[in-house]
Amino acid sequence: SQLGWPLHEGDDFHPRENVEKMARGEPLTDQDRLPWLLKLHDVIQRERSSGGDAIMVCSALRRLYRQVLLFGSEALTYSSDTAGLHMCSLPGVWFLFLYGTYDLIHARMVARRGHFMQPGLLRSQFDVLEPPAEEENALLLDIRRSTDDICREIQEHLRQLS
Ligand SMILES: Nc1ncnc2c1ncn2[C@@H]1O[C@H](COP(=O)(O)OP(=O)(O)OP(=O)(O)O)[C@@H](O)[C@H]1O
Ligand SMILES: O=C(O)[C@H](O)[C@@H](O)[C@H](O)[C@H](O)CO
Repeated sequence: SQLGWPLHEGDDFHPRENVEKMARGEPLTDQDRLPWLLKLHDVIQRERSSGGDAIMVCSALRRLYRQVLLFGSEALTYSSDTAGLHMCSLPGVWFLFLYGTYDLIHARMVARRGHFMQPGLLRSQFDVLEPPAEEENALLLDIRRSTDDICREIQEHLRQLS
């Protein structure tokens, strides 16, 4: 990646049924996403235990999805009680939340060629989006800025943390 870390593209881990569903213009459900999120959790765990830096890019729209990324299936057991509140961050793992308006993201998707994701699905994603809360270890990044700028801010942020 531009940041110099190994990059995992979340989309590469979708089962074929999910990709076909999105290509047909149908939003994924929580059930569709769960096996995919569990796979991403395995990748994150592998990277954590290897001790190096890495980046994973994916739509982690709901708080529960992000908890699954961090804690795997355990997040499902605890999500509804108070323990769920504490399962929102993990040392050494940061969320980078790229935020922008519906109109800007939609315009970029319409201009993008050769991607299975239909711009028509964006509305359903905004409908389920739960922006990360303070306690989730998230850095908020405005997508109106250039990618160079965004990368610089990420590096600066991580420097301050270490
Ligand atoms: N900072 C930016 N400034 C201007 N255009 C951008 C910027 N970042 C991405 N784009 C453009 O927006 C479009 C979508 O970007 P990209 O494919 O990287 O998004 P993505 O988050 O990976 O999307 P998806 O979640 O659908 O995989 C692309 O055409 C890309 O060139
Ligand atoms: O959870 C989801 O609905 C999917 O992961 C989508 O977000 C797409 O895969 C992605 O946006 C296209 O790149």
